[in-house]
Amino acid sequence: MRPKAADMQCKDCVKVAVRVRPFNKRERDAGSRCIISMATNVITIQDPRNAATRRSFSSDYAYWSHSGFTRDRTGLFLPEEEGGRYAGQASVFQDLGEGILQNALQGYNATLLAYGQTGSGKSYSMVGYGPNKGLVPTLCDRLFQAIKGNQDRQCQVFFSMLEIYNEQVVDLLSRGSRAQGG
Ligand SMILES: Nc1ncnc2c1ncn2[C@@H]1O[C@H](COP(=O)(O)OP(=O)(O)OP(=O)(O)O)[C@@H](O)[C@H]1O
Repeated sequence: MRPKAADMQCKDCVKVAVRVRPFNKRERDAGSRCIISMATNVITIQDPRNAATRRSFSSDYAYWSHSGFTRDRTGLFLPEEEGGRYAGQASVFQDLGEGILQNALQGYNATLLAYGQTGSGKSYSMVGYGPNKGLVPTLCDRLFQAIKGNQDRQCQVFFSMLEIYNEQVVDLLSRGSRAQGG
């Protein structure tokens, strides 16, 4: 049965999300100051040399993962306090992954695109590290669980994962095609 557009999870079907990661060691050692602030989905960048210069923009989702977190014994990042503003992998999945999953189960194609400079947190959000599983493995787990739980239906899954680095396209699922760096 062909899926109908009206059955899709969202009307405009393109969602843009911004995530602010914690400082890395180099940034902490340099005594860096965070120049980003967020109020719901409005993100403001403040020029640290000029208090009067700030730029604001909005996106569909804005995730504050810069501070307000703790790690449990397994290494899982959690909000420091219940209801805290820190956005962990689960809340990102809830907003961005869940709709893709439901659409995929109805036969719709979906694309997840991460954009940002080196070290900005693309791999963390897409794939994750250790117990902090990112969007792709969580989506795959849930997709294959759902397929397993519905044996009446025959499903075919097509999946590709590409990286564009220095204007070169790398197939991340092909052994030996890994680009240098990135
Ligand atoms: N939301 C986050 N919470 C905690 N740590 C994070 C988060 N996002 C990124 N990090 C940490 O920041 C570092 C850089 O992140 P990551 O490797 O995802 O960057 P990247 O954009 O994929 O970099 P590259 O383009 O060089 O591959 C990693 O050590 C990662 O664990």
